[in-house]
Amino acid sequence: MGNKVELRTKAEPVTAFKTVDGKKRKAEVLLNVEDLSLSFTQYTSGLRQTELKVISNLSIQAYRGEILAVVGSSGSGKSLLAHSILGILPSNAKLSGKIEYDGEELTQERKEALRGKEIALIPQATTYLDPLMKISDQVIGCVEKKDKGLMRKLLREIFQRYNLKSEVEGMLPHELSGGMIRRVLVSTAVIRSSKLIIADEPTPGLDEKTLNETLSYLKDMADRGCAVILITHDIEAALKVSHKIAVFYAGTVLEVANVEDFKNNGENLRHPYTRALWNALPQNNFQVIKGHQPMQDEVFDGCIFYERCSKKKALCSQGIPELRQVNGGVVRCNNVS
Ligand SMILES: Nc1ncnc2c1ncn2[C@@H]1O[C@H](COP(=O)(O)OP(=O)(O)OP(=O)(O)O)[C@@H](O)[C@H]1O
Ligand code: NI
Repeated sequence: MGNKVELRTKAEPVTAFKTVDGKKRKAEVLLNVEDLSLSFTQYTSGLRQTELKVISNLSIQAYRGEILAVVGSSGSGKSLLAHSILGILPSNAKLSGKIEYDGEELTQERKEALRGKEIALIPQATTYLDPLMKISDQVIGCVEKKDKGLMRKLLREIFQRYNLKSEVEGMLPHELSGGMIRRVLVSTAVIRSSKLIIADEPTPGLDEKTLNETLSYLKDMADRGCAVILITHDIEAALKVSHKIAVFYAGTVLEVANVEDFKNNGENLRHPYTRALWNALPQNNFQVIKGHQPMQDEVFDGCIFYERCSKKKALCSQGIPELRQVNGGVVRCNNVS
């Protein structure tokens, strides 16, 4: 991007207060992503190298005991954020900025050590499991021989909780339905005491009952103290269970709003894009705004939402607005105070 603008959020508090059962409790940050940028090195004709920037100065926090929904149009960088946290980016990816987990920097080594254990992915594709390995072995993972018996007992208890019959333990993935596989993946996170759960589009194409069931598992994990990141296109689903909603646009965050801000006509929402998403929902008469998010190679010096914004001022074409804290949320917009 052109102008070099200071984009960091002001020193974020490590803790915030939330009200649980009428009492104020501390919600601790488990994951802190600050000023994350990601680009891919691409080779064009004549071995010319170009950098394709896909995430720019992105900052979010995931709190223990909370669900943070990440919404935004296709290509806005949601999955790449997940892959950056999990350390599964391709080799031509260049990552900069800060990712802290549990108060310490999340280095590539730490990502690899925690992946599938403390940090769990619940992916969209049900092909995530090994097709040739028995479910029970996959869920339990590598454990010492002496601990096997105990783990099997634990597995049985957890499977029961998620309505998976004991026969499932001996089955192969292709014998399970999509819903069962999702429950197996949730069980895996539970048995391995995962603390950060990243669910990437866990609900598309699900009927109402299965959708609610999947959401309730995520809520269950948050109630147990996990920090859950729910990546989804389905804002209505996100609003059912999430505490906060981060709105992504063209590789950055435009707003992180509390779920309560989505009440009524969305008058408490801060960013014009978040309001536009809200107005596009069925209950708000599908009022869609024109245009599309800028492509990665469209360079513009101003606010990335400039083209589509109904509130833009001259100032908005000069420099990217800072991400600021406003009324309990954060927003990247010049017109909000
Ligand atoms: N390996 C790659 N090389 C180059 N560009 C990539 C690569 N992987 C992803 N991208 C681009 O980065 C952008 C963000 O991709 P990402 O998968 O994070 O989007 P998303 O928000 O998860 O979208 P969706 O909602 O469709 O899943 C997209 O434009 C995508 O084309
Ligand atoms: Ni995605």
